Amino acid sequence: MAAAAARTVGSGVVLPRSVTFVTGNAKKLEEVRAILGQSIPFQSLKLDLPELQGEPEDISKEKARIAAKEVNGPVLVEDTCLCFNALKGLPGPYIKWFLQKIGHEGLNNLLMAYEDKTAYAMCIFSLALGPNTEPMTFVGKTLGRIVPARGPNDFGWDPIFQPHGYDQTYAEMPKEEKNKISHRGKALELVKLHFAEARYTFQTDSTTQN
Ligand SMILES: O=c1[nH]cnc2c1ncn2[C@@H]1O[C@H](COP(=O)(O)OP(=O)(O)O)[C@@H](O)[C@H]1O
Ligand SMILES: [Mg+2]
Repeated sequence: MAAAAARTVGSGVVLPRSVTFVTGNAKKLEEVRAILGQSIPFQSLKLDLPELQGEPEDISKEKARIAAKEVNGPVLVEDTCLCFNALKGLPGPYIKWFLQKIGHEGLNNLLMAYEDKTAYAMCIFSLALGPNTEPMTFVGKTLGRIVPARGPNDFGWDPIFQPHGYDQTYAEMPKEEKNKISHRGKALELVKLHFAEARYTFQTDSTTQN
């Protein structure tokens, strides 16, 4: 079996292969591809990891640990939360189920009793360099408010999230514009920065891959 662990050689960390971005969500993958471009070598793997409970950062880290074991190599995972300030951060990591069960209208209705419609979208990427290494996390947040749905309905809660300073919902914005200011875009900027600083190299020599 190929070496799964990251090694340190000289001043740099050598990863046994390129990073696997694990997600079961095609729309996320599309955005990650568009945002990362050629900056970080990665491949994707469609794997639905268990939906865990708890604090967002812990959920993301645990996902990375599980994924790194499954893949037996370096992985990147992400978890997205939509947090309503009036509800002290809920639905947060549980937004997927809320969206599935009550839809855009139901999510708006949740805030009916409150004047405060502000919310933030949060993306937490976790990078695990191998199965037994502590994952690192990278958080991106975009502030906005929850509005009645506007725009194409092709990605999650995009139609009901209007970022601060914009007249359009995420769904109404051109993709490139969303990616520039989005929770995912911001988190990935930090991931890119980390890769630039860490200067990982990737082991491609088959003779040393066992
Ligand atoms: O940028 C976004 N815009 C709108 N909806 C999103 C965005 N990112 C994630 N979502 C949705 O929010 C929920 C987040 O849940 P989670 O991060 O567990 O997704 P996943 O399990 O599909 O990968 C899902 O319903 C997902 O489709
Ligand atoms: Mg999920």
